[in-house]
Amino acid sequence: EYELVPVDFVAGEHKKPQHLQLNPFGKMPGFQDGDLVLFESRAIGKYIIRKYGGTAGLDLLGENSGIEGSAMVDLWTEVEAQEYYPAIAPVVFECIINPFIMGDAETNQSVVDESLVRLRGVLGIYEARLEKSSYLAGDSISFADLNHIPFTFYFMTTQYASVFDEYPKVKAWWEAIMARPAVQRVCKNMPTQFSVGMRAAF
Ligand SMILES: N[C@@H](CCC(=O)N[C@@H](CS)C(=O)NCC(=O)O)C(=O)O
Repeated sequence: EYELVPVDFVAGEHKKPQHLQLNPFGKMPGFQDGDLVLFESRAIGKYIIRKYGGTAGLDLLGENSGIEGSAMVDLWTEVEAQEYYPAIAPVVFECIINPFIMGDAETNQSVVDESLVRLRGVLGIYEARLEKSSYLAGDSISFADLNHIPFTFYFMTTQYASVFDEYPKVKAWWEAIMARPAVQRVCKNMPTQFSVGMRAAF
């Protein structure tokens, strides 16, 4: 059980003292569990798996596969943070987040084009990896795969979604992730229709 607390991004609530107590960098997200306060989404995710993930029957951090198994999860978790996210996020920011937050912000097409070149490079490496295993860290889903969900989900709502069609193994991997009932439950809470009118209600 958890409670999602909305933070009004458009009004800059993420820079105000109440949110800074959760995340001193004034960014989203912030997280609280009893007296424990965390920020950085991947650290939050790991904590939730370690504390509450034991009943799901999954080995998301690869800890049942020895040090080598955990190392593969760590490796692909780093790849997501250091290579994948910086390539895909600018497209999502330019096409969805900035226009939503700033109302009439124009898409900076050169940022999008440069990011798509970078993303294609990353996806080529993923394609080679996913020819060898069903998921990034091995043959079962892991924390590394799950970290790809938020930005890939939103990227797939942009006009550039077809980039993934160029990488059949990556496309199949993404579809397998999205087919999971737990992923569908989470994504149901992720709006895909953004409009200026919605900003007031967000
Ligand atoms: N590495 C951080 C990134 C946090 C981050 O950049 N959050 C963005 C939203 S996706 C944000 O709050 N940006 C507002 C700002 O930088 O002022 C994490 O994964 O939690």
